[in-house]
Amino acid sequence: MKSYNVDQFKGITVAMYSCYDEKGEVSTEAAKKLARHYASIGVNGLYVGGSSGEGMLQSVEERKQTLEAVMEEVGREMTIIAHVGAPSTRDSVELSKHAEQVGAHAISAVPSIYYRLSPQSVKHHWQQMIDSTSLPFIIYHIPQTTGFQLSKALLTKMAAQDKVIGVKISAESTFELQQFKAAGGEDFLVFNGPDEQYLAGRSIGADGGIGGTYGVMPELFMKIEKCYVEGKMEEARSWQFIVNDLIAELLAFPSLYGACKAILKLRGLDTGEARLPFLPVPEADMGRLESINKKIITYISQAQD
Ligand SMILES: CC(=O)N[C@@H]([C@@H](O)[C@H](O)[C@H](O)CO)[C@@H](O)CC(=O)C(=O)O
Repeated sequence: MKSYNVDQFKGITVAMYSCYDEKGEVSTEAAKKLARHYASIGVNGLYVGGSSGEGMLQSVEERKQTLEAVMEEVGREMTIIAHVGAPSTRDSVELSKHAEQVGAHAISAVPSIYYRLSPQSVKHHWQQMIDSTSLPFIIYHIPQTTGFQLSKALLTKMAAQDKVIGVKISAESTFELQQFKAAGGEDFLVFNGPDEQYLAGRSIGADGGIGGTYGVMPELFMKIEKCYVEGKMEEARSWQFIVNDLIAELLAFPSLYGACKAILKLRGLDTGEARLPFLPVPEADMGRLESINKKIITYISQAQD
């Protein structure tokens, strides 16, 4: 049994989008406003500085500022997971210590990126972060971007440590998800990463999900979760299908992050543009984006009926 309260991490965790001002600088004001919005609709947790949060495109200082803003605003109401992974172990450890100082509930990290690393190097990289704080640690497995294929053997070794409470799996294999859950044991948390497979992931063993597109429609993922918990599988499935059609439309823009941030802006939650190389929504596509936004809003109100 893990000595940490793992239940607080279950359910829906929004992978928060980056928050910038009109000049492209980190905006703590926008981060607070966005975090407050999620708290006000009952989202369980936030994942800060991950893929959707563009942590890899930000300096260590910018990442600290964002996390501090989120902690100040909602740290006492929501479960906050700080993504601290960076290419260098040194920066990752600095971010880990900072996350503990400001009161984050857990840290999480991808393997170091760019270099092709041995499993021993990745293990050592993660271990330095784990040993630098008393916070629980969540592995972030996203091989399509990092190039690192986490093996069941390494996962099992990592999960044997009390501090390693879970893995966020953004790979699309639900088989792998199930195998990692079995390897980690009952109180080892597995988070579904591909939002398109939330229900599939839950059905095969995930304890909850961490996702980027949740950010523009958390209510719909909360609805799927509710239906699933209540055993209403047909209803859960029809909501997942609705969500998937919306995601397919969002994925058709030059950048998913750019499209989601533009939707937030339409709703008065201005988080600035995604940082380059992610492209903004072309002016010519704004009409299409507005109609997707309207569709999402309609579904949200239906989900709440
Ligand atoms: C590659 C990527 O960004 N994957 C997303 C998904 O939420 C993804 O945006 C969604 O499933 C749409 O394909 C998450 O798994 C990543 C995530 O939660 C994060 O932002 O850290």
